[in-house]
Amino acid sequence: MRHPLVMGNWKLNGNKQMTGDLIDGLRKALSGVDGCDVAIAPPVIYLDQAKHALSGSHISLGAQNVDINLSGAFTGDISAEMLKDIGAKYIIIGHSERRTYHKESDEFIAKKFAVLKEAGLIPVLCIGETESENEAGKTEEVCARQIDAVLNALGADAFKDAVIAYEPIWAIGTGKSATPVQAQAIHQFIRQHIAKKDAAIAEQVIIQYGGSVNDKNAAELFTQPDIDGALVGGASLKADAFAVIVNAAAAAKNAG
Ligand SMILES: O=C(CO)COP(=O)(O)O
Repeated sequence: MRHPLVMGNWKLNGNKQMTGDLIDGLRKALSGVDGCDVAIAPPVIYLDQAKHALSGSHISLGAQNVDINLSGAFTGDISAEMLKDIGAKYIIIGHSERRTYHKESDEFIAKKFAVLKEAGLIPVLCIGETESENEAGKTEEVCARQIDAVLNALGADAFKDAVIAYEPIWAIGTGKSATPVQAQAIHQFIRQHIAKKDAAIAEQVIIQYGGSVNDKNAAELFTQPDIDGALVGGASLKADAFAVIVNAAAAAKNAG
């Protein structure tokens, strides 16, 4: 059975003080949780501080991006080896904010997936459709295309021990989450799409939901069989709300 993963994506938020305070709060709120993997992805400049603050806890460290190059003349970039060196485990790639603001293509994101696997890190591959694509009935087509970029370049094996986050763009930061039934339908589609290449790989891949997940709607989302935790933005900046979400995932797992 799959272990859910609840991961906080802090995006471009926080400072030294907040990093320390939030991690303190999370350690207290999450000390007894069992049955759910937990990770946080602070801004890269706070990763080292976060790593030390998390030491001895079961909360893993994540990062929000990686470059495709390992070293050399690439000003401003951060390599997979550097993220590994600092102790990060789960690395978000293909977030819609990077696809939009940094013009990252499906193929470019597949290269990031490859460098992370090569370094022994866990890619958290974000996929999802825009509101207009959703209204045009293109959700499955968009998700399949985004997954196929990795499947075609690296094969289904690449998804062993990897994470996919289905994040409909219209649900991110809007307060308008997908309904549990809507999300389940797409999660099932994603799993079946990978199963066409390799059923065993599809069965074990973690598929998180992301997009306005909060302490009120998380429990119902996690009752769905193909929703394996969440990638959380805004609500991951509050220890109490994030802890409610983690506990809901653990409770759903322990009930199922
Ligand atoms: O983009 C997200 C996580 O990566 C979701 O953000 P919100 O939870 O703020 O909607």
